[in-house]
Amino acid sequence: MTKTYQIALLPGDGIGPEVLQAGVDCLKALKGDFTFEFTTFDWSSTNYKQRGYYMPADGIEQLRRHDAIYFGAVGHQEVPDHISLWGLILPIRKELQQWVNVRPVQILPGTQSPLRGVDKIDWVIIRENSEGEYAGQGGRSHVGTAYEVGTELAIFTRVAIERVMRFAFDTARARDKRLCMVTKSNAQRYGMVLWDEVANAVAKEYPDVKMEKMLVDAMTVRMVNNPDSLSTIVATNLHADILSDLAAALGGSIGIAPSSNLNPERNFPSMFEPIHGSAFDLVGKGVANPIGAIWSAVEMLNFLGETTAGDVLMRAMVKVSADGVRTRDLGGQAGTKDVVDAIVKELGQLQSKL
Ligand SMILES: NC(=O)c1ccc[n+]([C@@H]2O[C@H](COP(=O)([O-])OP(=O)(O)OC[C@H]3O[C@@H](n4cnc5c(N)ncnc54)[C@H](O)[C@@H]3O)[C@@H](O)[C@H]2O)c1
Ligand SMILES: O=C(O)C[C@@H](O)C(=O)O
Ligand SMILES: [K+]
Ligand SMILES: [Mn+2]
Repeated sequence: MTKTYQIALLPGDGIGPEVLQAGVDCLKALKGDFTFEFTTFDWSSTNYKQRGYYMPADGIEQLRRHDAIYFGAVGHQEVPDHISLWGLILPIRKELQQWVNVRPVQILPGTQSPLRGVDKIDWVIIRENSEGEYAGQGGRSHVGTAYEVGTELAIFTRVAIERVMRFAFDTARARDKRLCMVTKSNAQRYGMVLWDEVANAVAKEYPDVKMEKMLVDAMTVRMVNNPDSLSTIVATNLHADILSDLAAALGGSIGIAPSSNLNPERNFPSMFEPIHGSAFDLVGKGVANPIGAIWSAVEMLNFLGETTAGDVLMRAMVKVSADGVRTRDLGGQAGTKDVVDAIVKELGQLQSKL
């Protein structure tokens, strides 16, 4: 029986709509025993400026009815970044219990890392996605006075650390059984120490996985100097946010990196998006790299259980990259649409052989 997936599209701002369209074009070119019903939500910063809100009051309820959410980017030069982030992406991640964010990075065939002599990177960064530095607690007092105070409270709970550690160990176990746990428990002596303790306790359940600990500052050095010594990486919300941009750049470009905001229990839809933002400098030029968004669509297919389709789309994407169809950020000349057209053409060929 043909399965129909309800996909919520949130193009958002900047290059978000351009790269999301690229991904949708690829999804529409897939053949299989499934169809997609796409519903677009116009919850952008432009509309926020007119309406005064990003999501309507029942926005989360509307999203809940879908099998997955496919997201572009949020952020606008005329809206403070904390308003846009906390108006759209962060409430979705939190309210839909998308407590882990999976961010793979690889050097694609036909592309180059900026690292001299490095031709292989194969990392999966597991980002805690519900709390930590993004807990959203804090405040301001004595606003506008010389005595003004701002607090930003990081919160670490045993429940959230334990589940993300188990997820990371399971991921490492399914790969090459190497897990690097990133921390800052030298300077931060409460939450980060709890983070380490829970990691060590969970490690006991996975004797076959080799876990090592890295302080986040030294981790940046190791990622640059010895990338092959790393495989699966687990880090806090903020640390993993920063490390994943670095990782993507080392893999060739911020424009290639995908992410999956997962609710592993599947009580709520998960959300798939490139890790990059609105890229104000590229908007409307047709040059944004669509690979991060398309790879996110691959991750979405795989999470929905359509792994044959996910595999075919990944193969088409990799082939086009190997063939040298590259956007400017990867040193090429191709536009967004050139990459999509090449992938759609490749999909046609791959699927005719199935
Ligand atoms: N999840 C999200 O939606 C998300 C993620 C990151 C940033 N943001 C928001 O986006 C806005 C801009 O943020 P920023 O400038 O720090 O980061 P950014 O990722 O938008 O851009 C950083 C740099 O990377 C380049 N880049 C990004 N995506 C690219 C692509 N697909 N192809 C080629 N080059 C690409 C940009 O041109 C820019 O030079 C801010 O409002 C920020 O809050 C949102
Ligand atoms: O989570 C964030 O900080 C927003 C953005 O930088 C991201 O990586 O999605
Ligand atoms: K994004
Ligand atoms: Mn980020």
